[in-house]
Amino acid sequence: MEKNLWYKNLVFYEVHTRAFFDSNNDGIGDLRGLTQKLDYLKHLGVDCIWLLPIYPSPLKDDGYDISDFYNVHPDLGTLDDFKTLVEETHKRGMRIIADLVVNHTSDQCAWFKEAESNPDSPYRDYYVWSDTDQKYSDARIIFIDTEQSNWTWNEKAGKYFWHRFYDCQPDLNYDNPAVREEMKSIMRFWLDMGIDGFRADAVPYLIEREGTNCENLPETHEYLKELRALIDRDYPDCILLAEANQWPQDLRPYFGNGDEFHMAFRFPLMPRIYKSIAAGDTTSMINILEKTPEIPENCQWCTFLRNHDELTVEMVTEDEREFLWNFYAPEARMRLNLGIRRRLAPLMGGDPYKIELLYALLFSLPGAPIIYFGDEIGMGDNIWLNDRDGVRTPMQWSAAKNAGFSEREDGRLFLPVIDQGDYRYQVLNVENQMKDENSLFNRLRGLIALRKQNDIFDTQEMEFLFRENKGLFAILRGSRRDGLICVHNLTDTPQPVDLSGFNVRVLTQSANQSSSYINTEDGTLLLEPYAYVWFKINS
Ligand SMILES: OC[C@H]1O[C@H](O[C@H]2O[C@H](CO)[C@@H](O)[C@H](O)[C@H]2O)[C@H](O)[C@@H](O)[C@@H]1O
Ligand SMILES: [Ca+2]
Repeated sequence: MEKNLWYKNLVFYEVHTRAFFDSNNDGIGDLRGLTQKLDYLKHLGVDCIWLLPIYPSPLKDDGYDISDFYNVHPDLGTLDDFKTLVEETHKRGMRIIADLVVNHTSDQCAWFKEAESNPDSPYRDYYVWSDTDQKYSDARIIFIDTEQSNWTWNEKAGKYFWHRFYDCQPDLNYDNPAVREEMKSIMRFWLDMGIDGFRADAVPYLIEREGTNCENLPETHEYLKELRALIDRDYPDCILLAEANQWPQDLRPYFGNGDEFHMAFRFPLMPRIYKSIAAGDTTSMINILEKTPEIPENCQWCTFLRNHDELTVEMVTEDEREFLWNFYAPEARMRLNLGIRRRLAPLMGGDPYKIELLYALLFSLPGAPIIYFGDEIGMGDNIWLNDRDGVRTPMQWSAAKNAGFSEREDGRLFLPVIDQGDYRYQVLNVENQMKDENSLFNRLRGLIALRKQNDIFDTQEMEFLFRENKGLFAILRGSRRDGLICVHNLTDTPQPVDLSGFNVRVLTQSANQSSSYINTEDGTLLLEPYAYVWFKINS
């Protein structure tokens, strides 16, 4: 593989530094703590770490409200700690990317403070102001549970300012050349410290135009291409990963002609994986995969099951949303905005076979998979915490005090550990799972290793098999001569799989597949409920 296409078959890991490991026992995870745990990530098979925002922030949106783009939040450490983290990550042969919050700042950012109080300041035009709150009325509200409008009145300025997220997150004005340059300086600042790229936050919303929904505008793509040009020119081994929660036809343009983003999260697929396993019917998942246009050769999808936000059900039909809500969020508290604030394991009813099945399915698909911290051990959630905090509780390292996350004596952590129920840290923790060869952690680790041994996963090639059986998700990766067949049963009943046309051997299978015996009479495999088998075709 060409040097600068390293991202095509990586395993990513999303880390919330604040929640990962506390090195100085103040109850808050930090950069030094994360550095101490790099060997753990290496052992799991992680290739690239994505850091949630680590910048100074009043934390009204857990760091996505940045008050200083050129520093590290004092809770998390210093710029030197950051440099050490990058160096230590690289020493272990891993990569690291950071969050780039392009769309907005905090209202506590010095730029906004100056902008609101001084009409003559160059920072005034860093933001989007109006005398009325009626402009751009076709733009939807994203945080519908808290925001009534995308405009908020600012007393000091005597004007409304524009914000697509919380009213403490004023949008930057990308019609201003100074803002366009500022974001490039921010990129250079962090890239010069050796990081391998950015996950770019909320990219569809950069520019507003009357009469549009202010998403995915041509002017926005034009600017994003400028950011890519900067990378290609000065940091050619680095990547940009797009967070654009959009329908396939609107998501595809973020790759441009291979000249915009290197990668994009595969948002349209994710909720449909959950729908498929709930309904025991893979139709919606297969349909969306088929509907998604091809992507350029130098680009790659980033596939995922969960992340730090609510499980978004924005980009599904109303019927699909109702189905997902009824199935996965029966209690009102589980819903947030247009989403579900729960982690993977509770969504799967704590069933380790279903969790492993979904990972196998994810790993079988084209794209580089990403694991959300804690999901590799099946951590639980706490829906009673504020906003999305319930899926961001401290990492459960061991049965020791504070889940081994922090030695803070009085137990006052940035968020409480999960210490009740099936997911309590006393039972569910890294230490226990590392000792058990059949744990979710070790099963996942095995799958990751296997994926890395097979170059076929670098490609986009995929053919659906056995489509007449809607309970199966079966794909051929590579050629019928020497490729792989990955078969997953998303139903609660055994499913026959007719392999008579193929000469195959088992590569791996789920722990609940009692045998992978193929009947020699008719070439049929009986796939157990929620089981999977991956085969290698004998060439
Ligand atoms: O910085 C503001 C937010 O940006 C990302 O938001 C995305 O998540 C939203 C759901 O929480 C989703 O509805 C939206 O389409 C996305 O842009 C970021 O991941 C959030 O944590 C952050 O609040
Ligand atoms: Ca700390």
